[in-house]
Amino acid sequence: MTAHNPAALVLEDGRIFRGEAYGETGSTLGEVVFTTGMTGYQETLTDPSYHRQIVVQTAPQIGNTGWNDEDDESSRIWVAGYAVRDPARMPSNWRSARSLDQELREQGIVGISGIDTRTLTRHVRESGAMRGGIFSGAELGSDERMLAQVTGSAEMVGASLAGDVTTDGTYVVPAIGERRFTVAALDLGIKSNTPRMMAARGIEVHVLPLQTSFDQLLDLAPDGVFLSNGPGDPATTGAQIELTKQVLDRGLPLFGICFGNQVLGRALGRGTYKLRYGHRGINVPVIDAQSGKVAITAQNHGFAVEGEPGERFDTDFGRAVVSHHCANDGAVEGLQLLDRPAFSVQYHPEAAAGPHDAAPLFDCFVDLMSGSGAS
Ligand SMILES: NC(=O)CC[C@H](N)C(=O)O
Repeated sequence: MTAHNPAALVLEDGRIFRGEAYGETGSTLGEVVFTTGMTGYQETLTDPSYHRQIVVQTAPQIGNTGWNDEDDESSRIWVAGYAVRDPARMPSNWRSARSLDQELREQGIVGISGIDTRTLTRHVRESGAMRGGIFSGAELGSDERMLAQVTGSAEMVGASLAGDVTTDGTYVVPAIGERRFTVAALDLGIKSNTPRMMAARGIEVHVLPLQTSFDQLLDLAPDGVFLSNGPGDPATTGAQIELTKQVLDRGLPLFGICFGNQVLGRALGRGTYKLRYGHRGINVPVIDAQSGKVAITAQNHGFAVEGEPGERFDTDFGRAVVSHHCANDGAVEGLQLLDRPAFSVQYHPEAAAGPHDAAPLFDCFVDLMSGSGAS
């Protein structure tokens, strides 16, 4: 088949994949990463943690169930660009309101289809996540010109992006049924299902902008504090690390997810580093160091906290442990303080999309707030 609207995905190492324009025609730049989820493309596209990333779907057919009005994880699509193999020509699902292609165009998301996503994924797996660009229409220039744009674009290391995705003002997600607890949730790029999972457990969730001060947080008299997922390099979250230290100092129950795990790790004096290609998918096995049990988890991260499986270490806030690690590569997947009511995981217990193995972590947070937690 000859492409009628040709497009190119250009990697910073000079490799070029040629296909067809998908979604908006134009150009876009970002870090090229792959996700292995076989379902849940709508949740992936609307996850704020993918801000500034060109997402490659390893699942070959994308768009089969169209786009619905229920599954968004935030108010818009956040990916910088979208690369797929074989887009659906005719979506079919009882909830579908329009096609994925139409939604991408409406939201101005530049994509590419018809490329060999398997080869691209293997290349990124071996060479690491790297900067790239998608070019089509008038933006499809000479290889040299496109490559110059890619190599001139911003790196993910050092990128401070949570400010782009955080809420403008505080909003409240009410508890379902009787309100048992109030939680202050710092929005670094929160997904909609996270407050929902808390609300279902009798938690009233106050979702707060990134720059919230400790005093503003205390004004809510929260029973616990939550640190959300989010885009960018955790090394850039200085203010949130300080806030976390104040929360720990006060002894308030604390729970962090993904970016929140990295913020807690840094507050505990650990470094963070960039993984070669990250963990993105909905079937990542994680080992609980204490019980040895494996959970199959939803993940989306490119950075990780330094540490060894099961490692115990001392912090300014007492003893801590690397509570969980990845069965694939041993990367830190969870932290727990032993002398304070605080813990975090690198994966996504809200699991939208994904398996529900980790949902009980929200119950652990409830236990910490009711004073019956393990810490
Ligand atoms: N989903 C997240 O919270 C991602 C955290 C961080 N931006 C990373 O890439 O590791």
